[in-house]
Amino acid sequence: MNQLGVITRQFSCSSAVQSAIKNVTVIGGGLMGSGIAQVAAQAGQNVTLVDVNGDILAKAQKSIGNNLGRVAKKMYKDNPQEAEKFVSESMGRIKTATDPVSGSQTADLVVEAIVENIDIKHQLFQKLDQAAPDHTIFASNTSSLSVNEIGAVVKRKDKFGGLHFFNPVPVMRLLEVVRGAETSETTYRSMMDWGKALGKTCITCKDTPGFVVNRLLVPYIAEAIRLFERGDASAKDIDIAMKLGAGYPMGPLELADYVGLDTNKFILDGWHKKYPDQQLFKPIPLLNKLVSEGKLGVKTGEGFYKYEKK
Ligand SMILES: CCCCCCCCCCCCC[C@H](O)CC(=O)SCCNC(=O)CCNC(=O)[C@H](O)C(C)(C)COP(=O)(O)OP(=O)(O)OC[C@H]1O[C@@H](n2cnc3c(N)ncnc32)[C@H](O)[C@@H]1OP(=O)(O)O
Ligand SMILES: NC(=O)c1ccc[n+]([C@@H]2O[C@H](COP(=O)([O-])OP(=O)(O)OC[C@H]3O[C@@H](n4cnc5c(N)ncnc54)[C@H](O)[C@@H]3O)[C@@H](O)[C@H]2O)c1
Repeated sequence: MNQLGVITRQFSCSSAVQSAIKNVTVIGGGLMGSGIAQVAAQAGQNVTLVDVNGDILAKAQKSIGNNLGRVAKKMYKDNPQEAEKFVSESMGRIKTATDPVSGSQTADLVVEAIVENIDIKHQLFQKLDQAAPDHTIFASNTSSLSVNEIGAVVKRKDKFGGLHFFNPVPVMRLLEVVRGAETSETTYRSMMDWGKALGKTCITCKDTPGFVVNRLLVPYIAEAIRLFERGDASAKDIDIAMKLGAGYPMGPLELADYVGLDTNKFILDGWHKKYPDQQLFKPIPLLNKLVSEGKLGVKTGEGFYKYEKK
């Protein structure tokens, strides 16, 4: 920190650098994992994308191809041949696998982006810890769980940290790099350099609930849903209000649908269990109802709004 109390940018990354990490395994090929695999491949890295079955992986590859096309169109607007080359070369760097153990054999870094459930994350990291090379760094993309708690099951605690990306990954420029209690300086710097090599602006956070962005965003979205649930305003008007009155690109209910209402519920339930006296994290009956009806937002075609199925 300098004399004015402003944090210097010594370790913040905002321009491309070389990263020692060349081989990345991304576990979970859903919304986030497919985006993380895409940006790593775009940056020239060898990527292995792992999920539970081939159908999910095929869907992830299709979505990555489409999104690479959007990026390429912007990068090479007057040169369709270069755009096509960029897409096919980036796609060519992504392999897929259904077994996380064999999928991590050559990884310098494993980024976990599976369901927001600590028991399932523990099972995965326990397996990986026994099988991955000693030098491999493990990181979780968790939105709301404690990085220290997720990493409690691995022996390589010095090589464990948090890499919290934002949705949609190819568009959102921020990466929160989370230092756990035992994350080594070398691991932290490798994670920062890797984020920079991907073109992200990195900020450093301690392992506190929601890190920076979600500590502010979760209460905001939760309050918006309560406002709607009470009938104080329509969903559309709440969203218009925050877009035009606060300048946000999406309103809170649109954003909740975009993130996935199941993910919203995992986060809220987890924090309610951990902090039962905190009013902000109390369960929201409307959210529970929508999730129990399978209305998970954009990904299922309905949440607070209806969407055309892709
Ligand atoms: C519900 C109960 C509440 C309980 C409380 C719990 C709440 C918990 C909520 C927190 C969840 C946390 C989740 C996570 O941990 C953290 C997050 O990720 S938070 C989400 C952060 N993201 C945002 O805030 C997104 C905000 N929105 C936007 O920035 C924009 O709307 C958009 C998504 C970029 C879309 O922009 P639009 O203009 O609307 O649409 P376009 O389609 O025209 O896109 C614009 C521009 O972007 C390009 N683009 C879009 N998507 C992609 C992609 N996937 N890949 C590549 N490119 C993409 C598109 O091509 C356009 O380019 P252009 O044509 O302009 O050149
Ligand atoms: N959705 C968001 O906006 C967002 C943003 C930042 C971080 N996150 C976090 O990223 C993680 C993933 O979220 P998402 O929105 O991509 O979820 P998602 O439901 O879209 O995808 C999760 C994927 O993980 C797969 N999976 C589950 N268990 C697995 C296992 N054991 N091995 C391999 N694959 C497995 C599922 O099949 C699914 O394809 C969560 O921890 C979430 O909190 C989400």
